[in-house]
Amino acid sequence: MFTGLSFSVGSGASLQVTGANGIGKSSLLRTIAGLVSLTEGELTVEDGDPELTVGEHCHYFGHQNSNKPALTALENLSFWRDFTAPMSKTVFDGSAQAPLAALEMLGIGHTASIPAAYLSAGQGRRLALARLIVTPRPIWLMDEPTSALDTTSEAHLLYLMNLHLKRGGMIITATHTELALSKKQKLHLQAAELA
Ligand SMILES: Nc1ncnc2c1ncn2[C@@H]1O[C@H](COP(=O)(O)OP(=O)(O)OP(=O)(O)O)[C@@H](O)[C@H]1O
Repeated sequence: MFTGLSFSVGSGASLQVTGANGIGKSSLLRTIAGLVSLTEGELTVEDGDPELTVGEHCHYFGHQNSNKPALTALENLSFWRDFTAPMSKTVFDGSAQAPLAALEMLGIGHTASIPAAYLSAGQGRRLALARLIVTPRPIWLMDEPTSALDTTSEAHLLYLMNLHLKRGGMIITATHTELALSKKQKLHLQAAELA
């Protein structure tokens, strides 16, 4: 349960959520994504699409890649593009990459016809990241986004994250690593003191 928690993230800004293991960083991201229901309090997207939930404004990049093992890398991305609805341009005017272009941007174009089950840990992580750019959504929720990525992939990821911010997107990330993001705000979670 969160108490005394209040934050806002503006267009083009990132929020880095920090705190000790088990304090609730992932739970907070999962709550914003709508995977955990909110029992108290309120989450809103100002100037968002009133027909959609807060979670439907977000891409959630969690600990699990959620790649479908029997589908090829390209089929995985095509599935996610069709599954995640884009925002109307008045809500968020991000740019969408075609699935193959997205794989190439993430440096895994050569894995397009390989079933996701056979990808390495880092390739699987990159495939999960490619989902963020096949459908434009304004809010990226990213849980430990750099885990399993090599130095080059990490630099590429930071480039994509900063590009998203430059286009007016928002990023909320839970991480123990300092990320070089523009317009960065911090939210540090700590255990409440019991009376
Ligand atoms: N599905 C679940 N069911 C019950 N309790 C859970 C569940 N997921 C997490 N928790 C509990 O909620 C608390 C917060 O977990 P959470 O994963 O949000 O922490 P975290 O800050 O992200 O930790 P870490 O830095 O280790 O990733 C922990 O005590 C954890 O045991």
